Amino acid sequence: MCIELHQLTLNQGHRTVVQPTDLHLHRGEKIGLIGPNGSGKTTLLKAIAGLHSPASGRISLDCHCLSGLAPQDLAQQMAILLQDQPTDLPLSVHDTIELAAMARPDGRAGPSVAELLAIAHLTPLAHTPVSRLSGGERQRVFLAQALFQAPQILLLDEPSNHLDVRHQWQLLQHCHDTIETVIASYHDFNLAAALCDRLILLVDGVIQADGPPQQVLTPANLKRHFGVDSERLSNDDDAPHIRVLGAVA
Ligand SMILES: Nc1ncnc2c1ncn2[C@@H]1O[C@H](COP(=O)(O)OP(=O)(O)OP(=O)(O)O)[C@@H](O)[C@H]1O
Repeated sequence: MCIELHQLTLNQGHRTVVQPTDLHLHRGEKIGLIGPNGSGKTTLLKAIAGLHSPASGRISLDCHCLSGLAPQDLAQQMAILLQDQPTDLPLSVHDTIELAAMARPDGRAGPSVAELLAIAHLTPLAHTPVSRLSGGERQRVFLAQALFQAPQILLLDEPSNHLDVRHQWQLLQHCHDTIETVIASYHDFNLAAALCDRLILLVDGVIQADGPPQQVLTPANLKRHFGVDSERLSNDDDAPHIRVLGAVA
């Protein structure tokens, strides 16, 4: 499986927010999308999920043009966790997770609702309406729902939102360990470096860097594109640890 972007251009209203982009995303990769606010990460993730139509260019999945795939066929391959989840769902935690059964291909092995409730530490809340949960608890429900879909490709838009530090590391590590291909946007450089083998730095809709974390998370890139001074606390080739010293004066 391979996702290919061919001269993909994405608009929001009349404004182009992702400039013509070519990109190959391969089976098995754990990809982190990083970039300042408004750089186009959400728009790009939604386009890959078939939720945002290209202004021009195209996206293909295993050589099939995404726009030609039926929504249910797409849902059988990928799940997406969006930033804005409904807060007023009249469903219980258990039933919200189970909703994803509709998108899970018949016969595909995957975790049970009970297993996911345990993994996300939601078992005591199984029968609580989602509308009565805290922001972090709700985020765990929708992560569990995406995992229940048992997708080959998992798209996550700022999945660490609202999660306490334990759940950021434990649940996101679980996603990266159990799903074949993960493409996720992150604002936390160290989480992205630890979880991903490839980082794509998007700035004003243009890819400015693409490679292993140690190549992308350089003090020069962080200064130029995020406006912060930083230093590396370790030179671990797999997962550089970044200390942000402050905003550039
Ligand atoms: N519904 C919309 N209508 C008009 N413009 C929009 C809409 N959604 C997003 N935009 C604009 O598109 C640009 C890209 O937004 P996008 O949400 O993709 O960025 P992002 O990198 O995910 O940002 P963040 O890190 O803040 O979540 C921004 O300038 C934003 O203001």
